[in-house]
Amino acid sequence: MKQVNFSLIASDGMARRGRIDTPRGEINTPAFMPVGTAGTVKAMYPEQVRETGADILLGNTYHLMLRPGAERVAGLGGLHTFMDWQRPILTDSGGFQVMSLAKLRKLTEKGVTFKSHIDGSSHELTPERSIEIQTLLDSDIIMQLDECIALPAERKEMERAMELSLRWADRSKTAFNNQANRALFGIVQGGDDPELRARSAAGLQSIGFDGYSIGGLAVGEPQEVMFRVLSDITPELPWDRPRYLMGVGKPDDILGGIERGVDMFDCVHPTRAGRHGHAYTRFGVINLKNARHKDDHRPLDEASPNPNCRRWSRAYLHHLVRTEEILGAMVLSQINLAYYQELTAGARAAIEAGRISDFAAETRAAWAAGDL
Ligand SMILES: CO[C@@H]1O[C@H](CNc2nc3cc4c(=O)[nH]c(N)nc4cc3[nH]2)[C@H]2OC(C)(C)O[C@@H]12
Repeated sequence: MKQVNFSLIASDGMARRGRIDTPRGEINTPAFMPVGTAGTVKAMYPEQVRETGADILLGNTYHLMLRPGAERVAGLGGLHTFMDWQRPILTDSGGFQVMSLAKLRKLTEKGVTFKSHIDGSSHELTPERSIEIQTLLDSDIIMQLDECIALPAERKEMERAMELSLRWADRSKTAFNNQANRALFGIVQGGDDPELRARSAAGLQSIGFDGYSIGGLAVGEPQEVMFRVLSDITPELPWDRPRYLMGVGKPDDILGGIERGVDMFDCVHPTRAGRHGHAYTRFGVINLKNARHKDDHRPLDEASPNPNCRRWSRAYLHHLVRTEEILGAMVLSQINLAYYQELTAGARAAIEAGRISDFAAETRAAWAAGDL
């Protein structure tokens, strides 16, 4: 009996409010999933990540297979025990990071061999090995191995990578062996070509997956290209399975993705931007590195539900950023992750109330009016 199940609670246009029940707890969608690349959401205690409202976080197969190693994590009780996060974890299959981070890599029908960016050691990633690694990590939602190519690309290149990814989808599904306690997602490829995307979506559905990721985006294309691909593809995906847009994004990318039928998002942006002094608020993003803040005694946002937005002056946050104090990275990571959860929680409530378009308009108006 499958122990990971998606329920659609409400919809408003293409936008959906759902819930994924898993053995380690529920995931309310639309969901933003903080990225815990090497088994930690940088600068955050796991309980702080939970307090921001996150139901699920991401672990990164590529990083963890290199260091400390999948078998080692399994020997230590799996990733949840290792990092002491007892709620759901989603892991990527590793292919994307191999192509974007590894040195020297060779792609064949069998899989991809590459040299570690850490110590140059050689590794092979195949659909079968990727499923094995994610199972060793004891991940709750795992990904097929696929080939993600950057945009813009030639159509024949997009077709080749999409067809390889479909063959790897089939091998991933076989290797997954219908494990009941975790979910396996297929990944839609096809670049920015609607016909290739439709073929990928149809091919994945004929294999059958617990959820459908939309890959091959947030790879340098303009936002309108991403939105067009989303508008084309979500109607082709089953309504009773989650859709996960990989690697996205900034708040306006996420809001646009929700309006186009996406249920799950992940991105390094809120934590990475926090470490670089950028704070996300209801009024848009504020660069606290800027000297204009050095005498500003106002809090970041005195009406925010997040105490960290009310507690300190902008001058102090500016000081922490300028001096590269560790507390700066901690506070701004928490502020940004909490804002992303505020945004998705607001969207869930708006969809339930049938007012997602009003919510989107109000949210965009506040971003535009920002008196930052
Ligand atoms: C905009 O931030 C940079 O871009 C990456 C996020 N954009 C992204 N698009 C993705 C596509 C896929 C895919 O097609 N397949 C699989 N399996 N996983 C994927 C993961 C993805 N993530 C971040 O990743 C790094 C940290 C490399 O830079 C960030």
